Amino acid sequence: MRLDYLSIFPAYFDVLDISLVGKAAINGLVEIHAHDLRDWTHDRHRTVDDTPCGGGAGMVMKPDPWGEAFDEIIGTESDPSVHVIFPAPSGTPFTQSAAAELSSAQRIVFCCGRYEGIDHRVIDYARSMWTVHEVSLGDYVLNGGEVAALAITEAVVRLVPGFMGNPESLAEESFSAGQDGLLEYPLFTRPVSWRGLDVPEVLMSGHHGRIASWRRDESVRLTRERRPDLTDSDSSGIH
Ligand SMILES: N#Cc1c(-c2ccc3ccn(Cc4ccc(CN5CCCC5)cc4)c3c2)n[nH]c1N
Repeated sequence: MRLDYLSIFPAYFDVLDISLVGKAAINGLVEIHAHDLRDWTHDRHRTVDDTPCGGGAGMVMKPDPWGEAFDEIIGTESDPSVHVIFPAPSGTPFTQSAAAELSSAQRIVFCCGRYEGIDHRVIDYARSMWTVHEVSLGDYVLNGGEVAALAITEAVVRLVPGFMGNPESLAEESFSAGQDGLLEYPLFTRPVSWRGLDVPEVLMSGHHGRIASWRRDESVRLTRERRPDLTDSDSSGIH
């Protein structure tokens, strides 16, 4: 899998070198390429933004640098196997199932906007050429797309076959299909007693049936408390 990042702050993606994703890069599982969008500007100030047509606050990212960067990084041929991701506050909420779908992609290009966003014609052009995803991390405001690109990268790459030492652990995670759409149960390890707080006795009983039942009950309790929206989904197993 090749991952490209287009941003006016490409140094954001240096962190990928120290993370597990960096290890995957060393193992040849993924290729990471970060690009400075200003490399495709031609004026002295390396301008990437301009005032919004129709008025309004802030600045909008000009289409020209994006188009020239696309030509060089992706090419000028249409190819639906190339996935181009635009993080945006107006995007579709990014989910574990979206991460799973993207984990089989051979090429992902992250377009990290800043200011108030990117001229919409850039997205329209990309849609005419490649498979485009306009996604949002959640209902809160970030200053640009880089943090979202990092989060999506981690969510996707950890699902790439060969990345996780023990792929079985993926099945027990929150939001994974194997977890019935429930939140993960609370986790404990040694010492059994810590600052007057003890590991629940059932977990020390060695009785696997009771342990499984306790864990399920805790997942149901937590999901009902924190994510009632998940309790109505068909996959949740609780209604
Ligand atoms: N993923 C994700 C994101 C982002 C995100 C992603 C990409 C960019 C590019 C620029 N910004 C800054 C920004 C912030 C607020 C607005 C809204 N407008 C302001 C005045 C009228 C509406 C527009 C842009 C971005 C923010 N924020 N939150 C998420 N979950």
